[in-house]
Amino acid sequence: MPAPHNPFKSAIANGDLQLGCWLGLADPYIAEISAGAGFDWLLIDSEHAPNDLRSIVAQLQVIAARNSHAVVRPPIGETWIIKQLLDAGAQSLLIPMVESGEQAQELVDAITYPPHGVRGVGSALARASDFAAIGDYLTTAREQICLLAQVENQKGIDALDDILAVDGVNGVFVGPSDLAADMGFIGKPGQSEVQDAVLDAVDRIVAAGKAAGILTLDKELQAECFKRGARFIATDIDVTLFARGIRASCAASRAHLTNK
Ligand SMILES: O=C(O)C(=O)C[C@H](O)[C@@H](O)CO
Repeated sequence: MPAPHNPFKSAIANGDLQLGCWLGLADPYIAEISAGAGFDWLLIDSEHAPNDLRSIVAQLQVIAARNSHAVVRPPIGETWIIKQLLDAGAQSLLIPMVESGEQAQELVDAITYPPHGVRGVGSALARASDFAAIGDYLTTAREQICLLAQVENQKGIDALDDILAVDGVNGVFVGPSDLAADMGFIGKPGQSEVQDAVLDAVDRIVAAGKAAGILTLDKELQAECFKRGARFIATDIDVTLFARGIRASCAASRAHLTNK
């Protein structure tokens, strides 16, 4: 029996839109609710959210039971973290701060078993192999792993062609927030210079035949990126949805009861 099919990897390779939501509340309840909301993919963030391996596993488990696909972002693209996430059952990884072709190749090596890569062999213990129930996991897993590189500073933009040239990088995600900061516009991802850089990167990623992705709440930027061929587009953040919603609801209730 082979490793589970990765529908997200297939979809972005086919140029099908994959609509995503960022999960930063780091809770399986939120992951379960979000997985039933209709998103094609959910980003479990352990770079900017208080996720650890156990909380990531709990979210992987609930998402697996729904018709959505989990993409996991580690805090950094180090081999040992990637090994743990893959064994935990993550099949799609979004690696932050990729700045060179060499770094991208190291990431490909980290998701690949020897002799062509350096991923440690632990499938006998791993959720990824259904705890060794998937007999052909070791020889079929690599094909179902989706590696997404994040380009989100000037170094990454300058090295984008080298990153795109690395076989095994399935897609490149452009990070507007960090790119804005590195361009000198911290907190202003909507700055025209940043938007131009983002859209130019999307054009280059698409032209290279790789999947382009982004997270933005800006509806116009979402539409422009989709128009230019971006296909894994995260349009919502659970933290933002909840925080804005609960604050607005509280204010409305207080106004309603006190006529203010
Ligand atoms: O740089 C970006 O934009 C991203 O990588 C997404 C952010 O990390 C996310 O936390 C939203 O601001």
